[in-house]
Amino acid sequence: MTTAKALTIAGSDSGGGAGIQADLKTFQELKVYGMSVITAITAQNTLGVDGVYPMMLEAIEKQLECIAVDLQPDALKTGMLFNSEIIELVANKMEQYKWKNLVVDPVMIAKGGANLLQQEATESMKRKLLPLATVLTPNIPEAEELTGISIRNMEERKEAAKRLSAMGVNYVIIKGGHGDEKEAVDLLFDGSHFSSLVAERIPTKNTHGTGCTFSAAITAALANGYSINDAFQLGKDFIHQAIKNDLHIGSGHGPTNHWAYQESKR
Ligand SMILES: Nc1ncnc2c1ncn2[C@@H]1O[C@H](COP(=O)(O)OP(=O)(O)OP(=O)(O)O)[C@@H](O)[C@H]1O
Ligand SMILES: Cc1ncc(COP(=O)(O)O)c(N)n1
Repeated sequence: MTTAKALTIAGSDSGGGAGIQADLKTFQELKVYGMSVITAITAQNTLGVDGVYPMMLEAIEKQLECIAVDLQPDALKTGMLFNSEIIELVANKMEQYKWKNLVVDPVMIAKGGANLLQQEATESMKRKLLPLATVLTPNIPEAEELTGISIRNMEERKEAAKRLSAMGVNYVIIKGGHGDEKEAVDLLFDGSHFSSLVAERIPTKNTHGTGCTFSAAITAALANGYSINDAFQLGKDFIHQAIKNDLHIGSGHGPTNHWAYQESKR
């Protein structure tokens, strides 16, 4: 029985709630062997981001090469990529290695407001990375930035999903955490049909790293051979338990509970 392997290509969150730390915790909880390529170091906690230090391109390239020669991922995700140079390096390496099952979480702004993607990098992400993505998981502000349309209702979410699909993404999931509905509604578009997953919106400020955790759970599911619909369901279930079972850590936007899903299965 082979062990599924998943790779996260993302930033480091010293606070442990988002970035590669959230991704590796999620992979582990879903019994997938997790590996990481660090794109940037951030000094952050639940109150916000105090420093962003992008890695040298050579350091990112070497990390990717070491994975490619020995540890082929069954699925992988991108999180914080920060600038065009890093996006283009990652996209070029993805094409060279022919890695499949890429989940792109288009991280742009941290919950506390810090920029995690330089404004000029949006075009590189659209042109170079989105065509390689199996799944794209924007939140509503990220979908607005990538499509240039404002999203105030479900119809506009559907229009944004169609436009993102037309950029070459196989499956688009527009997350509903930033929505104003009574429930947290996530919308999946497969290029022709829409489906959605709905859960109670939990009244909490402790949602640091929810998008990272959600996309990491989907990545782990794809690494384990799940269909996109089953991976979407697993991601939703995982993050819902993670938010619902609050750890009350830190005095700002606290992290989610990465072991809650497995505990809920017992
Ligand atoms: N308060 C909440 N209650 C229930 N589910 C939530 C809540 N907030 C977010 N979610 C769910 O969490 C997942 C991530 O969505 P969200 O919109 O928070 O992503 P995000 O903004 O990219 O997260 P982050 O930027 O913190 O990484 C989605 O499945 C969403 O429905
Ligand atoms: C390294 C890193 N990657 C992603 C996020 C987004 O998480 P959030 O939107 O919850 O701040 C973050 N804060 N830090």
